[in-house]
Amino acid sequence: MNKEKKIEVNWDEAYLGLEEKGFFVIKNIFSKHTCDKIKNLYQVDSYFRNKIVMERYNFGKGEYKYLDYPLPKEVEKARKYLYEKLVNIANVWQVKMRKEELFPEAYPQFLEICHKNGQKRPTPLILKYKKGDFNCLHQDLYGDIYFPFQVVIQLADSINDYEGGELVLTEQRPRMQSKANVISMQKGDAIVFAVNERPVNGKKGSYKVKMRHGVSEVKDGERYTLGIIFHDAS
Ligand SMILES: O=C(O)CCC(=O)C(=O)O
Ligand SMILES: [Fe+2]
Repeated sequence: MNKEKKIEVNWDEAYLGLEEKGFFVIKNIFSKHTCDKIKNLYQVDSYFRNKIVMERYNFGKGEYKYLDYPLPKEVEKARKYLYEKLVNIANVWQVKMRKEELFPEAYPQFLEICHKNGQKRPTPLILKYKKGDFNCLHQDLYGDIYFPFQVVIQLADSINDYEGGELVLTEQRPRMQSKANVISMQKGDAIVFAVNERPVNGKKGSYKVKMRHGVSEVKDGERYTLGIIFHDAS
């Protein structure tokens, strides 16, 4: 995380954003230096367990690599810090969505639950998009156990490094047409958003809205992001 200046996250504002819209942008969670460092890891195969060429699976166009354990220390630190800030609101969501299981306060305990249930493979990933690449709308569920939030951190500069390539979040509302949010972020910014469903307060209590995310076509240049998913994969 940003060492040059302490990260200032207004968590009350963040919780409100998650409640109202299902997402929240954190400015400058990584310094430019950390973004470059993580981006440059992409070339070093020993950090990764797997590479996916998106076109092969009709996931879109572009590629990504799943990091292996042990994770780079900045990623490990951010994953734990963010989980432990988000766990309370995650549990509020669980109750609102009438789900029985609640998440433990400490991140190592959550990982232990994933691992005991056969979800042992690390899910943080680095994605690389070139001109013409895109990521189809999807969800990142990797087994029965999933934390309701995930994070994407921008590693490239949206002014100097690439054009297009906006993050798109859609929500499928019951008996209504889907709504889209298009988010542009600067290098070092993070977005927290709902992995699957989010509760919305209605007149007769809360109802569930299904969210998906993707990336619009990159028109020029190269776009890199770091995805932090909290549950591991089976
Ligand atoms: O590149 C992006 O902005 C989206 C990445 C993504 O789909 C993910 O991290 O799960
Ligand atoms: Fe994703």
